[in-house]
Amino acid sequence: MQQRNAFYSTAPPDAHDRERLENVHPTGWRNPQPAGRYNLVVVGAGTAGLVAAHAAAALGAKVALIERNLLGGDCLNVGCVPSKAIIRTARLYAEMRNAEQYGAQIPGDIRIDFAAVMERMRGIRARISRSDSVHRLIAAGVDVFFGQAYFTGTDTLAVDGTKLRFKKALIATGARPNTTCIPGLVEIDYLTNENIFDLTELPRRLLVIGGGPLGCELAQAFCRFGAQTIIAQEKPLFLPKEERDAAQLLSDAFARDGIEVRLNTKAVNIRVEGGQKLVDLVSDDYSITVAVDAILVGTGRVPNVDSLNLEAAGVDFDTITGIRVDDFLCSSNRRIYAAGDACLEHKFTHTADASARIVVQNALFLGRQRLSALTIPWCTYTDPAIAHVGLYVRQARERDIPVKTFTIPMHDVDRAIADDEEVGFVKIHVKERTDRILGATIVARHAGDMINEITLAMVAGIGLRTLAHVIHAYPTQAEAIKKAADAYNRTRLTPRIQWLLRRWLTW
Ligand SMILES: Cc1cc2nc3c(=O)[nH]c(=O)nc-3n(C[C@H](O)[C@H](O)[C@H](O)COP(=O)(O)OP(=O)(O)OC[C@H]3O[C@@H](n4cnc5c(N)ncnc54)[C@H](O)[C@@H]3O)c2cc1C
Ligand SMILES: NC(=O)c1ccc[n+]([C@@H]2O[C@H](COP(=O)([O-])OP(=O)(O)OC[C@H]3O[C@@H](n4cnc5c(N)ncnc54)[C@H](O)[C@@H]3O)[C@@H](O)[C@H]2O)c1
Repeated sequence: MQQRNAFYSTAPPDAHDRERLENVHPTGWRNPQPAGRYNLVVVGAGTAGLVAAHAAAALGAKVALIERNLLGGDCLNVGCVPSKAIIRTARLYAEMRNAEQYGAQIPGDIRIDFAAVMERMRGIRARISRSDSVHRLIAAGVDVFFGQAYFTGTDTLAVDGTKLRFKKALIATGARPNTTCIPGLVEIDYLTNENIFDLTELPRRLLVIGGGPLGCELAQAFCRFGAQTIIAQEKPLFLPKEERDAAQLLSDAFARDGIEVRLNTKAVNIRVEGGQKLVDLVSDDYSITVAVDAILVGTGRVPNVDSLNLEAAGVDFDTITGIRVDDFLCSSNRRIYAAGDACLEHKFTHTADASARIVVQNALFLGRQRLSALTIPWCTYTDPAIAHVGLYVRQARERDIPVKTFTIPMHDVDRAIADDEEVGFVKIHVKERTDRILGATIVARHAGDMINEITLAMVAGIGLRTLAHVIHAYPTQAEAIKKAADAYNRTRLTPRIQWLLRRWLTW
């Protein structure tokens, strides 16, 4: 029963949302007549589907794209774009409150206009929706169908009573919030990423369940807007995949923000009493009941594999991991591929994009591109942000790869000091006795931008030794990467080389 409640706008869409909807699902849309057998039919028009449809059409393929809801999928409508837009405003409020730290005056009365925050977000979303629009697809020569798609055979599917025939198909149906894990949840009003961006009023007391990227980013933003925020994470640390010291810095930052941090804590039951939501939280050493006005559920995703009638197409799937694909992203039906959240472990927009490009090459042009060949970075846009690429130390050890790590704390980086953004570090792992970069973790205000340099180095086979020769503009926080590379270079100064240098300098 995830429905609208008192917090939501009941008003019709504002001008921003009207612009977005006109781009991503125009009113009065009529599906075209199918144009014979398509080279590629794409199901789902999130990032993966849009990228595949545009790329295939640009290369001359006859393409149909089917979307049951909004073009742009999660990222544009209820994911990356709205979350990053509100995070920016949340950071501004945090900085205003800390103005004195920067030698500035705290503005007298910091009043948070939550409705204005959300309106700005809707404006940004509307603007970005232009690049995902139906008009761009039509201009690219893609046949766009709105409606629920389902397979009717191994090379046919149907939408809105119309049959489409294909040579190749791509399942890019994404994922949705996992809301099955907490007893009582489905009987009450609750928030997920699918409705939280519709809020027009700030909940006074918010419980965020789940300490993955979604829970962490939005808990911090809503706390900074002034909601009394509790975050309950069942694991001992936030972002459990990340390195422990990175996750610890995040816990500390949350506590500084005033978030009530509850680690090792599971939400086990939810009910409504006296108009408030009561949630039982259980940890190893206590159990309590908290009363809140709103609950945001960020407990992971489940792939959209139901309602596709995959059995008729002979496509194997798993309700937890999604469409079963090989390393070439091909399913058990050789005509049908999958990309993005519908099949991938790493559910990010950039992996949806990269996997869609692999499918276009492999499905239409006899390509042999492998998913496993991708080097995938990611970043959680908290403050500080936590970004990672490549192997973690524990993974390298599991593979018997000897690791040496070079760590530069951000408090040793001039620009981080000048910006008062000293929390964090750059940590680069290399294979011992070589400069080959195995992976890196960056905790910094701009970690998401900084990680791209390491990803580039890894993809291009550039070692840490070469990064030491790359001139980094001064002062930038990315200089931390150069400092780590310099630290690596200093290890090359063996006692023998030092002795030789001393001898040389005796003149
Ligand atoms: C709050 C939030 C913040 C995020 N922030 C980031 C971030 O900062 N960076 C990042 O990289 N990633 C982020 N992500 C993840 C990112 O949004 C997803 O990984 C990405 O959108 C996946 O794209 P996709 O194309 O695979 O699926 P989706 O975007 O989910 O698109 C799938 C589409 O398929 C349609 N569909 C499903 N079934 C059918 C059917 N049977 N017929 C027709 N259409 C169908 C759906 O309506 C949907 O539009 C975030 C996610 C959330 C929830
Ligand atoms: N910056 C980004 O790239 C970004 C931001 C937001 C979301 N996303 C994507 O969206 C997806 C969803 O993110 P997510 O954070 O929901 O999923 P997630 O699976 O990463 O994290 C969910 C967390 O919830 C915890 N949990 C589960 N049940 C619980 C319970 N009953 N009580 C307390 N804790 C519980 C789990 O331990 C887990 O750590 C992810 O795939 C992520 O990649 C990405």
